[in-house]
Amino acid sequence: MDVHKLVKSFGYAFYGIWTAMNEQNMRIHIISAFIVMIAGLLTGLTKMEWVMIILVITLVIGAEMINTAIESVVNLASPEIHPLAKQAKDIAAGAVLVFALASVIIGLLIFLPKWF
Ligand SMILES: Nc1ncnc2c1ncn2[C@@H]1O[C@H](COP(=O)(O)OP(=O)(O)OP(=O)(O)O)[C@@H](O)[C@H]1O
Repeated sequence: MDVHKLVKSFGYAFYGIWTAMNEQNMRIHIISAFIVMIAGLLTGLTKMEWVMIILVITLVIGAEMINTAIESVVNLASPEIHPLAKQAKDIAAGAVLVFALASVIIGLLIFLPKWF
């Protein structure tokens, strides 16, 4: 096993996370995630509820990162206007929205019964 190559790969992946964090949507997801985790700490969640919260947070952030990567590739491959470029970007953005909506529903299912 080439440890040097492995360490470099991790470095590139961390740099990818750092780069994605410069995106405005990504910042919104991260701030939302912090707010949800603080609410979770104040409310008191079971281990299983924390698993669900952490899962949906990472799914939304991961989906946003894949969306950003797709946007970059589309911008590179098709800087000019093209219907397929629009389709790729809109479907990728739609995927993030699907994850985000599901996470809101899961969050409400977890928090609302504890608050009311
Ligand atoms: N090359 C393109 N060809 C056709 N439609 C595009 C292209 N780039 C973006 N669009 C579309 O224009 C609309 C506005 O997109 P958006 O505001 O995200 O701009 P963007 O160019 O994708 O932004 P970014 O600066 O993040 O790349 C979306 O429906 C998107 O799919």
